[in-house]
Amino acid sequence: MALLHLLKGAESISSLRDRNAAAAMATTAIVHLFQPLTFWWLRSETASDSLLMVSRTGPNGVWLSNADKVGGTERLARDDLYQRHPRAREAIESHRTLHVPLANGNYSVLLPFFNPADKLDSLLVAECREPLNPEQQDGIFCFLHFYANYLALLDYGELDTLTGLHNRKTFDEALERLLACQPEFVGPGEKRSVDASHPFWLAVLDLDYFKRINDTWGHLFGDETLLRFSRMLKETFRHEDRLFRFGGEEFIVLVRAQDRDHAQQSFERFRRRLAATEFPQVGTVTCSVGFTQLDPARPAIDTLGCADQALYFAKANGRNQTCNYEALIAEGRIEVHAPVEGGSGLGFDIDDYFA
Ligand SMILES: Nc1nc2c(ncn2[C@@H]2O[C@H](COP(=O)(O)OP(=O)(O)OP(=O)(O)O)[C@@H](O)[C@H]2O)c(=O)[nH]1
Repeated sequence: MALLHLLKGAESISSLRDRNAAAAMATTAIVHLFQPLTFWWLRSETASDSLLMVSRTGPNGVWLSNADKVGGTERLARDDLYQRHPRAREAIESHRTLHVPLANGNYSVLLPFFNPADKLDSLLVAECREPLNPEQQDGIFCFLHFYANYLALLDYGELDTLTGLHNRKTFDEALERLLACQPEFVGPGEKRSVDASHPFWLAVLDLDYFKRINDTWGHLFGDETLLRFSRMLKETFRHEDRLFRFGGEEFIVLVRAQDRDHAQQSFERFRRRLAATEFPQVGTVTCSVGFTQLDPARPAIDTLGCADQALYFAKANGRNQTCNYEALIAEGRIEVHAPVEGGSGLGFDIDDYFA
């Protein structure tokens, strides 16, 4: 019966494109298989040594990390994990499931799962009344394997092949979700508190004189520059921030910040770091940034248009700077952005729009 439940979970997940819904479904299927008293599901991520807490039991039920919400994810540094579960290191290093007897008669189960390249994919940490039997362990391994393949397929359609950032196709969906900003939760009821008091900010970042890099050094160095730029984005912004390659040498960053100054500081931190970095062969690379506040009352297409208007101003006034749309309006330096008639989606080319 338990295996049938797993199969049903896999069937449901395979029809989904929403990662949060899939993670919720996967959590339910795994938990149903071995009925733990407490449960953590950690997944490793390529860009970080920390582990993403996909889901865990909390005081009010199961909590699900909400990867699509700014501020909705939880990560655990490996050192913290090893401090809280000293045998986790042994389980990972030996590639073995450990059942550690506890003083209360239960077992602490540490189940690592590795991908075909022998890299840690997931670690389950659970307290159970009984050790897992071989059938349960095999069921979990098969399911985690299926889930990893499913995520890889999603990535293939949603990630930019050069930089690994989210591609433009996923951007409008993410923006619509942030504008709607409905917290999503699973399980019997625990709510993760999302700090709704901090607004979202959308920045468009565009490399300066990128054509010159291609023309001088060739497209391979151009591509390498885009790759390094993207890596720096990932390193500089927080895990919760959302990064997209919008197209060509244009990128979008969505952050949550308490006010305009804090948002400006986060974009400026990146811009300054970029300008201070020597790229191999190419030398100094700079970017211009235009940003605006996300306003649920403003259609997504206009939000993007406002940020791009600020970017356009930054480009026309010296480049290598960060400009805020609302500040430029208040200072009378640009006109109020004219809303796009009938435009609710984002199916337009940002460069054509401002040509
Ligand atoms: N190597 C490489 N070049 C790209 C890619 N996508 C777009 N480009 C190039 O990026 C360049 C963008 O040039 P422009 O739009 O003129 O902008 P710019 O030279 O950065 O000038 P400003 O934005 O005004 O500072 C074009 O030469 C494109 O061919 C890519 O994936 N790889």
